[in-house]
Amino acid sequence: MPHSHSSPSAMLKSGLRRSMLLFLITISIAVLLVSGWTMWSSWNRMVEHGQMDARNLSQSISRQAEDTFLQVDLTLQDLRDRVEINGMGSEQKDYLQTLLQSRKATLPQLHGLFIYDYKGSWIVTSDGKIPAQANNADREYFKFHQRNNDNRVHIGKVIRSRSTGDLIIPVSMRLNNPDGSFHGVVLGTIRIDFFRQVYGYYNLGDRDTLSLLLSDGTILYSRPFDDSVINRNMSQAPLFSHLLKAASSGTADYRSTLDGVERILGYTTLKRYPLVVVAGFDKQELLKSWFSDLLIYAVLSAILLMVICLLGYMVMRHIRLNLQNQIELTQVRDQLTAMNHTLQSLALLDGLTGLANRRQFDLFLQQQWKRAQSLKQPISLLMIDVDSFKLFNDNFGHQLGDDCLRRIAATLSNLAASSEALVARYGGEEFAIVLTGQESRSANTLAQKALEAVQALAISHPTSLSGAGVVTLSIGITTNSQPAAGDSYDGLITSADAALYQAKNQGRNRAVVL
Ligand SMILES: Nc1nc2c(ncn2[C@@H]2O[C@H](COP(=O)(O)OP(=O)(O)OP(=O)(O)O)[C@@H](O)[C@H]2O)c(=O)[nH]1
Repeated sequence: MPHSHSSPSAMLKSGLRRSMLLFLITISIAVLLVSGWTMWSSWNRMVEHGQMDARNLSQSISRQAEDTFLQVDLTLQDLRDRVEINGMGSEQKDYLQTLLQSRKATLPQLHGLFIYDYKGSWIVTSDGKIPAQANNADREYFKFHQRNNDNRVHIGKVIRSRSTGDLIIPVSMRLNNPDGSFHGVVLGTIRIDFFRQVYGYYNLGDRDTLSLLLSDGTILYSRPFDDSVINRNMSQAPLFSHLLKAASSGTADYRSTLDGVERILGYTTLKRYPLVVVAGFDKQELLKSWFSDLLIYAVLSAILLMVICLLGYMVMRHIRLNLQNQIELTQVRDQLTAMNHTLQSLALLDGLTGLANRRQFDLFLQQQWKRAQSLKQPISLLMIDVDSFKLFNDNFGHQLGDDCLRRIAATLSNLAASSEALVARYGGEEFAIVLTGQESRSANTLAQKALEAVQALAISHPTSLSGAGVVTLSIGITTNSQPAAGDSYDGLITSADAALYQAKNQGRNRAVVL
């Protein structure tokens, strides 16, 4: 129905739909925000844990590195003290060799122990072999001790052993003559393979790193990279360019210059030695494990969102159907009411004249009779009959007969309009007027007016037995000035009929009161 778009129900419907939609959008945004916030904070927690783990790991391997170098340091100190007391002449060589051999055997990190004289010549080695013409005066550590009268241990960059070809870290100490002049060097070499092995024990991801560096940024060993990164200088990396200048240990988060992988780093500087250890966790791997942890949560959130939307859709559908039903019911009700009105009027009105029909007349008379009884008021009835109407029909035909009845009906209706009266078509060419609350005089007056008004219509009727030449009425009047309780109104009708009969008999076109 076109008017339903602007009806209150339709407005209510669109209002409800809008509220429901707003509710759904709000809930969806809330679920997304809560999920987003939860995921974001869980990622931050994951990164924090990663940083803590990296730092703890770097501290743990720094202690291990410290122990590794301290053991070699103490061994070298002991050897230095013995050489400085007993010298390294040919009579000492056997003793020193045995000593070096047994010391090496106790320390798994050691590749070898060596003693060189002030010219760099090999004096004693832990494995007893001395290559012909061997001279280590060209080594960086030898030159260092030659130049620096310092009794502390020196840790050099990674070199390849001249005795075995292995990659080694040289740890060395200067030997002095009693006068303090340079006497030679005692050297302990640590196998890179030792760190490879130790760092291999840690259960780490493929791209997680563990690195040992000199504090000038030189890589000594770094897993999982191959040996080509050894001795590479990292002094330009943020760790050495500023982080280590600010604190001896900490965490950082940056992209490696070695392989471009972003890592969470934990770093620690060793207390006794110029060394730095770094543990790095692959951030992408962390992201993956965070994501797999959160996957179930994300799936559940998505399901929750879908369920909310589905429920919302169902509720909206329900509301729509409900309102649709209501609208349809209202329409049906309106139609029924309209039909009832039509039926009612059809049931109570006369189709030809539009006056009250016989049924309404009966109902009205019954009702007014009771009212008059209880209020002790007068009630009058006028029975009206068109004179010689059969002849009128015979002369002019039924259609004009109908017109005539309609005009008489309209005239009677106009006359009664001012008084509390009901004008009805009693049947055929007979009319009736019920008049309540008025004396019989009023009924007579009304009857006289009706006689005059219909005659004044001047509807030609030359054959009428009234002799008026026009259509006239005969009226029977009766009035019951105070109907007694228990009386029936049938008496009123009988009496009015009798009066009408008399009016006809007395020559028509008149009113008779009984
Ligand atoms: N045109 C028309 N005629 C009607 C209608 N209802 C009744 N009549 C006619 O009214 C006439 C009534 O005739 P009668 O009852 O013999 O009485 P009358 O001819 O009026 O004679 P009196 O009553 O004695 O004056 C009949 O011929 C009916 O056919 C109607 O609705 N239309």
